[in-house]
Amino acid sequence: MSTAVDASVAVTEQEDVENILGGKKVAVVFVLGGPGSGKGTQCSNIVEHFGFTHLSAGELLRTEIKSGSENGAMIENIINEGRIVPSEITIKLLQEAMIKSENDKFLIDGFPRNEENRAAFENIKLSPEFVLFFDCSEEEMGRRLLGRNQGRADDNIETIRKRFGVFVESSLPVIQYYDSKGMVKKINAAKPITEVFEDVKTVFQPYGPKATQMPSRE
Ligand SMILES: Nc1ncnc2c1ncn2[C@@H]1O[C@H](COP(=O)(O)OP(=O)(O)O)[C@@H](O)[C@H]1O
Ligand SMILES: Nc1ccn([C@@H]2O[C@H](COP(=O)(O)OP(=O)(O)O)[C@@H](O)[C@H]2O)c(=O)n1
Ligand SMILES: [Mg+2]
Repeated sequence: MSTAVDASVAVTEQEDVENILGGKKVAVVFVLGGPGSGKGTQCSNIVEHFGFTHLSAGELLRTEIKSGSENGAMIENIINEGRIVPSEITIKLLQEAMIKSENDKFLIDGFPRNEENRAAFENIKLSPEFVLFFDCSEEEMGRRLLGRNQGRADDNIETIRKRFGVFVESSLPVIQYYDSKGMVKKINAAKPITEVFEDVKTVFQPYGPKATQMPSRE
């Protein structure tokens, strides 16, 4: 879909941002966009060029299923229905991964996907530097998902429709919320991979591998 951003969403300031986790200062970029918009693909490129660590919320959840965790069956059911896993599970996996990492710059891909996800992130006193939003039509995203071939149980037409519905209903409002705070960098994701990355590079240039700290938002 073409996603006009609604600026009427109420803005509240997060007052207690520390951006400290496991004793280290961290910088986080949220990478958002509909299913199949190219989040994972572009994150790999960003990692290679700009020294971030890529954390895909969906990938962490899929690993949790495979690990035989007590929540595995529940997570699997939710993913297969295209719904969103309770935030306490996802935020815990993200937190653990950031603490375990030696890096301090993270791309968080596919999170927050709803208001509950967003609140969970605020509750651990973190705030993203900015939000990278891949904008793409449903038609193109659907084509990509059906051709993805990664053996994912949720890449079937029925679940894809549900995931699109959840994206419009629950995830877009989160993107609109950050946009109303001036934090969204929107990328036209309908173009070929290399062209999309050219635009992504422009956004990340100030955060190059040589930079030891993220420049401030101002
Ligand atoms: N710009 C693009 N043009 C065409 N195909 C793409 C593009 N970006 C990604 N793809 C392909 O589309 C599929 C979904 O991409 P992926 O990065 O997994 O998206 P997401 O993580 O947003 O679901 C993959 O098969 C990928 O190779
Ligand atoms: N924050 C998140 C991220 C993913 N998920 C689940 O994991 C599924 C796959 O997420 P993903 O990010 O790997 O999917 P893509 O957008 O990459 O296609 C989602 O459809 C949700 O069911 C979630 O519940 N909460
Ligand atoms: Mg992905």
